[in-house]
Amino acid sequence: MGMFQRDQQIFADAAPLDDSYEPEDIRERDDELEKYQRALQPVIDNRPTSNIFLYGKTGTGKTVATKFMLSHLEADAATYDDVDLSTVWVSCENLSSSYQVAVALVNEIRESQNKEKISTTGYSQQRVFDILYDELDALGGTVILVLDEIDNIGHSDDILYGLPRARSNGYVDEVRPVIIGISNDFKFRENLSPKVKDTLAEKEILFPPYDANQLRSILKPRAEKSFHDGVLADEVVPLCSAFAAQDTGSARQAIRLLREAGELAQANDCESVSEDEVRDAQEELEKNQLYEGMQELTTQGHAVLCALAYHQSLEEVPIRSSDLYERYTKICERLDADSVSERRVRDHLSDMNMLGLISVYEHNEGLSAGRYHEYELDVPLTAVLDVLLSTNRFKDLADIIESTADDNNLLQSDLSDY
Ligand SMILES: Nc1ncnc2c1ncn2[C@@H]1O[C@H](COP(=O)(O)OP(=O)(O)OP(=O)(O)O)[C@@H](O)[C@H]1O
Repeated sequence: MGMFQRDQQIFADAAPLDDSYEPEDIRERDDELEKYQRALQPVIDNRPTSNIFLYGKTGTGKTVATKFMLSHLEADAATYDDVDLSTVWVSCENLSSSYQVAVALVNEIRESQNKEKISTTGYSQQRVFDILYDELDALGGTVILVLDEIDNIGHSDDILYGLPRARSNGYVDEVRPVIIGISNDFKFRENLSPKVKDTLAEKEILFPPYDANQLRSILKPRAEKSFHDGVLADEVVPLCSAFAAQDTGSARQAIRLLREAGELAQANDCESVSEDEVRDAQEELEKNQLYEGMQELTTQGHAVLCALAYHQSLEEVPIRSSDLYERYTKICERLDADSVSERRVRDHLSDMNMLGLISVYEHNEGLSAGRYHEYELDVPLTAVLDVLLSTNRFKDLADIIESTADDNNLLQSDLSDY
């Protein structure tokens, strides 16, 4: 028997559990889709269309709803001779400025016409905007520009000011650009300059997190398609929905959990997927989340984490921020890295607390000692050391902490918890 064999028992078709899968219908979003439809109706009526801004946390259906609406809009627009519609979709995930977004839009348009792309550097911002206006004018009609994850451009929001005004400012005359901005960062919307906020957020649609019932309804058709009949125990879909609803309210999380539970059942040669696999999958995903959270910290974040791991290995926790700060500065000296203020270190600690990596205890000892915080790791020391050992700059320090922890017999018991 080979090491890999095609599974015949659990999955009938795993595609509906894939992130790129496009469902036949969008569930539990009737109000949002109705608003969306109203906002896009002027395209069909050849009336000026407002820009639209969608916001809501990750996994709440903003992208899938937009794809769904635009595919209907494109199909319906094609039935009217006098409606000229194009859509351009750019994910701004790795784009940090208006300049980069403008280049990406130009190249997306050029690529769809098999034209040569422009270089991503070397132009002035105005020049790139001019090229973009020319490309848009050549398309003509209504051009919907979807800017997914638009928050990545931060304060560099000139494009969001320039594009909606391109027609009134005489930069284009054949085209009506409409922007659909999508973001899961609520602060981005707050921080937009007032002139941008006015035009970009003309029509706003909020996508709230899903509750357990809604997630159940989203998961059900996917579960039916993905698994063989009778493989899923009745409680599996409700449990995946409940876990995801309690945590983030994200449909993506619920779908991942269901897939992971199926994969665990498959790996264990089970004939069915039960509550146990869901619970194990949830544990596994939580662990991965923490791991990713730690890996994605900045060098300063890693230095703070390293200082806390050091005190943890000596069983000197919970530790006050002033003592932790002292160790942190020593670590920075050793790494030949700049150190930041104690206040900034506290900000890093507070971020790590939000990620579930550390615990913070607040003490208020009245006038004599004042208010202070103490910290300790909320994840196993071994997990922190794994991450630091895999980070070149911290490897040597992590080695030392590991042997200290080992001398104190901390790692064995720690490992068994993990
Ligand atoms: N209402 C829904 N009906 C069916 N599937 C849904 C629904 N909402 C979300 N999904 C599915 O959940 C997953 C995540 O949805 P989507 O990518 O649209 O979220 P998002 O809000 O755009 O998240 P992000 O901000 O992280 O990009 C996708 O696989 C999508 O198909």
